[in-house]
Amino acid sequence: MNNTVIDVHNISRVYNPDTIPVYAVNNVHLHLQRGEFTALVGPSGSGKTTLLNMIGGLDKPDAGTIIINGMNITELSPRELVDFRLHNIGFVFQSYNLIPVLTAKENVEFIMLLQGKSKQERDQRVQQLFKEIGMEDKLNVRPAQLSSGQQQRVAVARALASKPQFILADEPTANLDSKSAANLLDIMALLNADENITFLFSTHDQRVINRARRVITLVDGKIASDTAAVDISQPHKFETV
Ligand SMILES: Nc1ncnc2c1ncn2[C@@H]1O[C@H](COP(=O)(O)OP(=O)(O)OP(=O)(O)O)[C@@H](O)[C@H]1O
Repeated sequence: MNNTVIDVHNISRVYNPDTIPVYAVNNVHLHLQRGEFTALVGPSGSGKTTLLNMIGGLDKPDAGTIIINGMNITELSPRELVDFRLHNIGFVFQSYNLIPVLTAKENVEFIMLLQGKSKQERDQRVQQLFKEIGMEDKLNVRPAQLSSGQQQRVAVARALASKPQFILADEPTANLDSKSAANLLDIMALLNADENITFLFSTHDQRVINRARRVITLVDGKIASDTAAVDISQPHKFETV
């Protein structure tokens, strides 16, 4: 069985090509296998967000191809991409991006509604996810009544609601205190182990980097190093902190 989930072939993204070109991502080649728990690191401006956005189908490369689970997403129309993202990719952003007028449960349920899932399926998945993020008592609370760490946990549950192939997380702990950041990493690792979800997350936080099984370093839009500590194809298991 082919376990490659993300297959990136020589992609580049150049901003301002006609004035002062910025090679945000420069000829990057990358494979991620199912079950990986991988950190994308590098100095500010090294191209982490640009790369994540292209892998997530939010932006298109100027050159190269991105194959997700056997599908060449660089050939999809904008409409096909929306549908592909909905069924295959979960996103977690630095700023949570929860919908303020919806409850925590409704925020998580929303994407399943778009997917046309039945009420029974939605309820089951919501119960399971809120148990996994340790927030079964916060189902009907709005984001404003939750701490930053709790909001980000809901954002992770929302990203997982549709049972995506993988989760892309852009600086998921950037706005969290160290206890909440550690807690979020515990939850992401638990979900990685329990559901074999592949995680690729960008970070500047050394404590988060220490928890990754593989660390890919970008410098000036190129991969400067790619180190795997252990067998990256196995679900992540480590002591909680
Ligand atoms: N929309 C844009 N237009 C022009 N240049 C851009 C645009 N977005 C990003 N860039 C440039 O592309 C390069 C890579 O930016 P990117 O945001 O991907 O880096 P990053 O590693 O995620 O940075 P940070 O860690 O600060 O979030 C930078 O030089 C940035 O200034």
